[in-house]
Amino acid sequence: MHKRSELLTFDGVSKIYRKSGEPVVALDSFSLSISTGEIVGLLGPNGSGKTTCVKLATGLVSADEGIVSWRGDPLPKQSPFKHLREMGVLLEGRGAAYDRLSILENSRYFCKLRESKFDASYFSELVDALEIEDVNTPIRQLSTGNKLRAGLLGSLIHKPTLLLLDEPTLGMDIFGVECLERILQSGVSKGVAFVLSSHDLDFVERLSSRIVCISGGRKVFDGDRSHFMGLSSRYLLSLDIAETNLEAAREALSSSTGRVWRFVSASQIELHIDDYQQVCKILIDLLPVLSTFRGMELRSVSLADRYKALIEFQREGEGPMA
Ligand SMILES: Nc1ncnc2c1ncn2[C@@H]1O[C@H](COP(=O)(O)OP(=O)(O)OP(=O)(O)O)[C@@H](O)[C@H]1O
Repeated sequence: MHKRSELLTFDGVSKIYRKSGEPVVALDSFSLSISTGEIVGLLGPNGSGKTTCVKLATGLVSADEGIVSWRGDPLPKQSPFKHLREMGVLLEGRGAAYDRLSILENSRYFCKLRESKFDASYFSELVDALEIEDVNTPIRQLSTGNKLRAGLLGSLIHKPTLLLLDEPTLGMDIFGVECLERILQSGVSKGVAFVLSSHDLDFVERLSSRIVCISGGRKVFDGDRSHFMGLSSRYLLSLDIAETNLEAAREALSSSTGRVWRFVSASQIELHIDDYQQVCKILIDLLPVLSTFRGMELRSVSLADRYKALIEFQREGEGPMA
């Protein structure tokens, strides 16, 4: 196993934009540290500050307060782009590729820009890994998913140590997503770090070892994925009920199981359950009335469920959970 070293750090960073003369706090006293060999899922609702993080890390915007550092050195105000030789970026599902150039021409150009030697065999390796069929067509003539593959190749070609991938699966088909997963898994085994800023929560759940959650520009969770997944119950039982008096049905269910069920839609009611033993007990209690429901689903709670609960908790005015 490689020895971890710190790559990117945000220390008490705040970023305030101006919209029609009014201040917009995009990030508020935000601290984060990314080390080699980890895949970090950066989650947050629309407008919570994720893209701003990526822009600050790449020197596209500068912090109003706090310090952004690369390998322990604050990004210099005059030339904040030097570290990009070691960083690959995909911003808002797009690479920085030039539309009129082909994938091959873009790759050569980006290597030159980052003062890195173009490695033809590594280029072929990436073309195969991303299942790219044509490297000579101008980017503008490619389909959306293939443009994204081109952007990913462009962000990888100079062999970066950290990749910031903002919406890396946007418009990508399932085969492309699988290619990307293999690339991430192979990269992380060699010590490369990845930050996945994405609304594709299944993708984040499958790959991330750590979850960072932002809400309203503030960090509300930072920890192992297993910790994040363990924040609340493990199972979700939902029933499709055909009752005309739904509230009465809910009360009957609550009294027969001793639990508080909640409505998720006009005819669906659900219950969070902590562990498998409790699931068994509740199902036994429900057995006599089970056939009166229109349907039943029992599933494990997903990262999307946890994330939704955390953000709702924040919106109700609570503080950070971890
Ligand atoms: N150039 C800008 N000028 C003014 N306000 C901005 C600018 N860029 C971002 N903002 C505001 O800053 C806040 C954070 O935006 P940001 O793009 O970082 O969010 P995000 O988490 O990436 O959102 P999304 O999930 O929708 O991509 C939002 O309120 C946004 O409107």
